[in-house]
Amino acid sequence: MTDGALVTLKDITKKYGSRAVLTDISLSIKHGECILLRGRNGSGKSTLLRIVTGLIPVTTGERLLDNSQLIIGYTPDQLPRLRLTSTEYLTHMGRISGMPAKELANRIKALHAFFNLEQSSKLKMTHFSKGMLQKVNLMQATLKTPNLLVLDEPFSGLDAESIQHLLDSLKRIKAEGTSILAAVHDPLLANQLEGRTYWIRQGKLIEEKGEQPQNSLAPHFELECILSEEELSHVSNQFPDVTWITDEHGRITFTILKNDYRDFLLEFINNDFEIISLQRKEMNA
Ligand SMILES: Nc1ncnc2c1ncn2[C@@H]1O[C@H](COP(=O)(O)OP(=O)(O)OP(=O)(O)O)[C@@H](O)[C@H]1O
Repeated sequence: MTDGALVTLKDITKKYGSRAVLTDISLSIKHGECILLRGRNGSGKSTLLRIVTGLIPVTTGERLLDNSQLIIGYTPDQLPRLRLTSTEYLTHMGRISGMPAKELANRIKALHAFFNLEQSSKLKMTHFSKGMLQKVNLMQATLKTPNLLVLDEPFSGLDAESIQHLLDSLKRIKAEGTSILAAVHDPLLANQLEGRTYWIRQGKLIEEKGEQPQNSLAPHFELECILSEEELSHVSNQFPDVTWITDEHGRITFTILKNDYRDFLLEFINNDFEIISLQRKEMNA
């Protein structure tokens, strides 16, 4: 019935109120595979991840599991800075999931070593950097070695060093046989995880086909600016493949692939939108 897949979604539709965010989505996640989810802001990536984890119900369609013992680890897009040490937080989470005390303590120690956080295990998370918090987020999701790890924007807000470390950690987790489903904003990071890529466009799930291998090293651009809601909506409607994040000061950073670069810049110039910075990004494999 599930074709050997860990999780199978069949003709899923998800509505919030009367508004359909996802329509007729079918997807199967097999043992050991990595699936990357892309799409513009608000396209429904987090919604789909939560459906896969079983955190929210579907409106119509079916979510089938390979077996009832399946362990799914989930990292939401942000972990709050709690007034707990990472050990205290992970102990709390492990107890909730029913792990025996000794096994839990050993696992927490091993995870601190795996993620290179041994030095900080007694520090309150209020003092943690974003990168350290993101690691704790992953540690929480891997307390019980998961069959499937579901990640919501795991690299968001991290500096280059933390990104590289997290990438290495994810590659190791993947090599140990855990399947990964991740919403990844940055196209180059998505390429580094080497998986099947799907886009959510207008509520539909579309598999990316025929990606040229040399594109994995192609540059992309990050453009930082401040736009009104109306301007942002105008730009995002024109360029459906361009994604963006907004920081706490309202600054918007767009990620633009080479194909869109020229037209995107012309749109900015023609509309007299103000650019704060523009950077060419490239990442070595
Ligand atoms: N609980 C909810 N109730 C009502 N609407 C919701 C709810 N959660 C999400 N939405 C709406 O559903 C749409 C998809 O949201 P979702 O968070 O899944 O998108 P996303 O692709 O993850 O966005 P982003 O890249 O900005 O994180 C958005 O328009 C959002 O406002």
